[in-house]
Amino acid sequence: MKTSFVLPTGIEPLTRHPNATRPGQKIDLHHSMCYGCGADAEVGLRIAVTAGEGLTATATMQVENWMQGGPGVIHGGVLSGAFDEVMGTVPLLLRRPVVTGHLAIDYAKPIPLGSTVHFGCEIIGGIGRKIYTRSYAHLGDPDAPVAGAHALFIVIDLEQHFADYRDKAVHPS
Ligand SMILES: CCCCCCCC/C=C\CCCCCCCC(=O)SCCNC(=O)CCNC(=O)[C@H](O)C(C)(C)COP(=O)(O)OP(=O)(O)OC[C@H]1O[C@@H](n2cnc3c(N)ncnc32)[C@H](O)[C@@H]1OP(=O)(O)O
Repeated sequence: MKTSFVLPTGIEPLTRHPNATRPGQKIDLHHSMCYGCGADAEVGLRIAVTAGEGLTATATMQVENWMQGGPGVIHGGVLSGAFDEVMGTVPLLLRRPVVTGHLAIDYAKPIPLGSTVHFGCEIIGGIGRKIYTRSYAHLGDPDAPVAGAHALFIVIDLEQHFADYRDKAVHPS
């Protein structure tokens, strides 16, 4: 798939944390009000990410009518959010909390409403606090991707990063 995302030189391999979610199990360490994965979010993508071998994962998302952009197809921003969620979850296999620094999406085919989008994702490696990932999406045939993505995530200190915002957090009612 065509992309203009350029990986820097000097990326080093990273190692799965010994206590990481085991292959085949859902990576489930986030909160229930998250737009990307939360079951209690008022509006959300409700993406479930499953750990794979090594630093890989898979995920699925149902394309619902509210996600419409062009007539009958998913909005590009929704798909972008889905890639952000999937790729942002995989660094949990390193047991390192991250936020997105840079996200690049390659849209190859329209994705119809009513589809199930399947995602594959892997961590490419890292440089210091920077973690590079890639992902692709298909509608059932992994050899026929409909979109791809790359992202740079930055490792954060979770408490410090959200310290000024926690009083605005919403909780399940
Ligand atoms: C949604 C909630 C997420 C919660 C996470 C909880 C833990 C995980 C749990 C469960 C996972 C769930 C899955 C979530 C998935 C969704 C993730 C999102 O959507 S996150 C929201 C969007 N992203 C932001 O809001 C970041 C806003 N930006 C910032 O806060 C800062 O800019 C930050 C932390 C990214 C970097 O700031 P600095 O001051 O700590 O560090 P500096 O020095 O600026 O950057 C570090 C290195 O990264 C490079 N860098 C930073 N941004 C870059 C960019 N856009 N392009 C290229 N390089 C960049 C810099 O050049 C620097 O590189 P050199 O070390 O000098 O080599």
